[in-house]
Amino acid sequence: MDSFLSKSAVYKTHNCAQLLHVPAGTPSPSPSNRRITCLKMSCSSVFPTLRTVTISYSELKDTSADLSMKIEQGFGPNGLGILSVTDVPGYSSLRENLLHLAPRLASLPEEVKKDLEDSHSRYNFGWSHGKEKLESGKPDMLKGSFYANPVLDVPTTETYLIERYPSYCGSNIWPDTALPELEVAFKGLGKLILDVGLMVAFHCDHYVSKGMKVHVDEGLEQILLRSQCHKGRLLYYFPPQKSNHMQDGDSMSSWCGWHTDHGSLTGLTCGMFTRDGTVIPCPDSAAGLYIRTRNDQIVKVVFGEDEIAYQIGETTEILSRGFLCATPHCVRAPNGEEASGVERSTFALFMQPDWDEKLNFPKEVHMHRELIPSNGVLTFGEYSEKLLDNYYHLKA
Ligand SMILES: O=C(O)CCC(=O)C(=O)O
Ligand SMILES: [Fe+2]
Repeated sequence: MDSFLSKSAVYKTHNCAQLLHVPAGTPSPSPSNRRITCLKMSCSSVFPTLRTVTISYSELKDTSADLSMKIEQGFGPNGLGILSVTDVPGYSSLRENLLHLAPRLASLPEEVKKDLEDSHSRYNFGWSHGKEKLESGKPDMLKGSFYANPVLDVPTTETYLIERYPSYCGSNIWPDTALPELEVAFKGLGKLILDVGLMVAFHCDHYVSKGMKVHVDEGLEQILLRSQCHKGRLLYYFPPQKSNHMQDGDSMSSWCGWHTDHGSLTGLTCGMFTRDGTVIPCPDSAAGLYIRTRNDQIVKVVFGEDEIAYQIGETTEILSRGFLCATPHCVRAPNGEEASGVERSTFALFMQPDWDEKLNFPKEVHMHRELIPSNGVLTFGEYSEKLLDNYYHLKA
C-alpha cells in the first residue's frame, strides 16, 4: 500500500514544472516497472495547464469495460483527483439553460433573495451570499450560491432529523415567482450529473476492489445510490473588484479559496464566463480552476464545455483507504483591465452518503482527525455538521 501511494515524479523544463503521470490500472505494489508518460499540457501562465483524463459516455455505460487505468490516472494517488466524461446525451443544453440563470438569480432584488435564505440550515438550502468565511476569516462576498437537493424537495418530515442534520434534512426553497424556470433547470442538470456520477462510482469500485476488500454494500456506488442527501450548488462569481483582489489570501484563490470537497464525489460543469449576462470568452487564460497535486505542485485544470468533470471528496479518500484521492482546488478570478465586469457561473453536484450512513473511519486518518471519536464511527450527517462548524458560525 505504501508504494502504491508513492508520489508522482515532477521535473522542470523551460521554467515549467512538468507533471509526469504514472499509469497503471491495477494497484501495484511495485512502482519501478511502471511506464512513465507525460500528460499533454501547455504553459500559458506561470502554472502549467493540464487537461483532465477523459472517459466517453459509451465507455462508462459499459459495465464490462475495465476502466481501472483511467480511474487510476484521474483519481489514484498519482492523479489530479479529477476526470471528465465526454458525449453525455442531453448534457450541453441542460448546462447552458441552468448556468444562464445564475446571473439572473444574483441580480434579483435583495429582498427577493432574502426570502430565499435559510439560516436554520446554515444557508445550505436556497440563496447564500456572504455567509461563508474565507481563509482570512472574513465573509466571502465574491460568490453567491443557490443550494438545493435535485432529487427530493422534502427529504424527510421528521422534526428530530431536521433539527439534527439541518443542512441535509431541510426542504428546498425555489423562487417560484421571481425565477420559475430555475427549479426545472436545476433538477434536470442535477439528476443527469447524478446518473452519470453513479456510473463513474461503479468503475471506481471496480478499481478499488483490485486493491482492497470492498463489501458489496459499502462501495461508492451503493453508498450514493441509497443516499437521499445529494446537494446541488449553482454558483455565481461576482465580477472581481480591484479593491478586494489581493487582500483575501493570494491571487490564486481570488474567487474561491483552497479547499477539498468533503463528500464522496463532486460533479462539476465547466464555468461559463459572461459580462452583463452575455457569454464571452474569458479574457484572462489564467482564470479558472486550479488544483494542488499530491506533491504540492499547483496546476490549472481544463476540460471541455461539453464534459462533466468529477472530483473525489474527502469521505471517499477516507473510505477507500487512499486508493481514490481527494484533491485541493480553488478558483482564480481574471486579472487586468479586460477583466472588468467578468462574471463566472457554474454548477457543482455534491454526491454524498446519506445522513445516517455509518462511516467506519480507518485507524489512521490524516484529515480532520480531531472530529473522529475513539471508536472510529460517525454518521455522515454528524461528520458534516462538525465540519460546517469550521466554515460557518457555530450553532447557538
Ligand atoms: O467554481 C468551480 O469551478 C468550483 C466550485 C467548487 O469547488 C465548489 O463549489 O466546491
Ligand atoms: Fe469544491
